[in-house]
Amino acid sequence: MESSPSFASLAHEALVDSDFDSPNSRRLFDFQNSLTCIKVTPPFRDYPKLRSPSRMGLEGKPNLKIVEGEGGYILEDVPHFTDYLPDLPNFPNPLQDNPSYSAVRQYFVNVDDTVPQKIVVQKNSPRGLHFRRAGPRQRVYFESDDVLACIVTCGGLCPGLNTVIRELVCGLSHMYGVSRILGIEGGYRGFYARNTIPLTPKFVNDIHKRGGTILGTSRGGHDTIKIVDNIEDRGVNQVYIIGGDGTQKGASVIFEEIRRRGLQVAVVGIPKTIDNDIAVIDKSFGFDSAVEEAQRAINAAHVESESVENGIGLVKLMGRYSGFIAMYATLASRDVDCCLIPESPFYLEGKGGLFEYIEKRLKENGHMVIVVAEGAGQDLIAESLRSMHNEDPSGNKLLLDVGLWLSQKIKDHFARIQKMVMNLKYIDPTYMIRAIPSNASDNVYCTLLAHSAIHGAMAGYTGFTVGLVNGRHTYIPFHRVTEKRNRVVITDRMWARLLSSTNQPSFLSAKDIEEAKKAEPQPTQLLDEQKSLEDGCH
Ligand SMILES: Nc1ncnc2c1ncn2[C@@H]1O[C@H](COP(=O)(O)OP(=O)(O)OP(=O)(O)O)[C@@H](O)[C@H]1O
Ligand SMILES: O=P(O)(O)OC[C@H]1O[C@](O)(CO)[C@@H](O)[C@@H]1O
Ligand SMILES: [Mg+2]
Repeated sequence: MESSPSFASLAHEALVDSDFDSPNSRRLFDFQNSLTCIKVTPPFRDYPKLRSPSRMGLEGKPNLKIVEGEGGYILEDVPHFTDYLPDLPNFPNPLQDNPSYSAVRQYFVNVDDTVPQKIVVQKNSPRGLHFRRAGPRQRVYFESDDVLACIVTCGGLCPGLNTVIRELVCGLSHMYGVSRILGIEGGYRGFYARNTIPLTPKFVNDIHKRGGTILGTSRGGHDTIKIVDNIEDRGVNQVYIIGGDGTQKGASVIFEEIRRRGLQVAVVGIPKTIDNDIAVIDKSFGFDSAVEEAQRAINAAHVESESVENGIGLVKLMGRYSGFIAMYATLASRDVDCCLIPESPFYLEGKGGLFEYIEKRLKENGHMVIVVAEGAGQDLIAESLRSMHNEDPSGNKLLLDVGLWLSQKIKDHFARIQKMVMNLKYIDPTYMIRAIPSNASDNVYCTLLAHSAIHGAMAGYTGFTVGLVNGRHTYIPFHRVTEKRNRVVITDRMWARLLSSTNQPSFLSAKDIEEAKKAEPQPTQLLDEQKSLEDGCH
């Protein structure tokens, strides 16, 4: 029987074949442009089928590129210039002449390579969802001299921002010979309200040793039309956007406007979030650095609390909606007796409440350390403070200070019961843990993310976020990382590990646990056992 070509091998042949009228190229582009179904005609019986977005619960996203293969294989592909500019020329990748890479056996990734989202499978599991593997391709859609790239950082700070900027500049320059790179100042509004900064390898040489972002950042100020007008007016054709969930939503609408205008401009997101709340990816850059820095605050709280009678060290860490920093900092430290996160409700008074636990712990140990994520207990504070519902310029909820509130509540409790003395020291290192430079492993991670972004843009991909999925670098469509938010799953083993390491009560009734289990997505949807996905709207 005649074997049928795979989608990827057709894609490969089409990519390396600048003759877009070749039968394979034409079939591929027909396939890519057909958004309802693929024509399955002999001899292409095994040709992967395009899956209807409505069958995947993705109505209203008509531009998705979803490819079905054998055994329940699904590739959720990212856009490519040729989806809307089919006649673009392509060129050999200049990396093949780069002496640094000459010894690499297989430097270009195989166009068939994809990465599964779920790697724990059973014998009869369907192969499931895959993302396109990141990396350099044999053919590129830009000549080096024609590239005008720009880089922008948006949202809050995170360790590693400067490393990503540095590696984008150095990677573009050293790997692809790109010499025109602009920094956009002060976040999205910098596109239309500020001057640009020319970036060179010399200029960015040392910046990875500094915290923050040399470009500045901001919240709010996303005006899609003004931004894209500015991109068009300046002749920018590669836009690298570093930021969190809000930033990636902004990048997605910029990409849609660019596609609507038919521009050959690559829009690439590099996900940044100290809270580790971005969906799909294994872990965000800077997270490990932040957890490491949090240890210093926890150590200080421990030393302070140990040194006085019935000492309590209370540390507030970041985590607006997701308590990953608090959870990992607690697990790493081993000195923490109680960790409070937004995902796990708690209460103060009565049996099984926080006050009862604090009294018990002080009696047993003479001191204790509490770590609280800034988003924890917001409902309790709102009840007692009659809060105003404020938002920042990006529409994120402004939180009430749980650290100060909890300190006061604990002090009031001990003053009221008059059973024992208590000394509480409150440490708020929230901004300190994100304003630091990234640690060694985050620096390497940032480098690889930046390189993946560059390879994808040069290869003509656009409208995607780079991200690590099961330890492999991938290209992920924007909507996948913006529609949901990662949260700690309190019915999973990782949270149980934390509870057993601190010995704190779970603060949950049997009914709460049942409800939490029902509310969590099925395990097949999870990337790993520590993450949950929640609707990402603010
Ligand atoms: N839905 C959206 N559409 C377009 N732009 C958006 C959207 N949401 C947020 N933005 C823009 O993205 C930028 C950053 O958003 P935001 O302040 O929420 O930070 P973030 O990227 O989520 O990072 P952080 O992890 O610090 O929260 C802002 O300039 C904001 O205007
Ligand atoms: O004060 P800013 O800069 O708005 O940032 C605070 C927020 O940024 C984050 O670090 C990331 O979203 C949150 O943890 C925190 O609530
Ligand atoms: Mg955000």
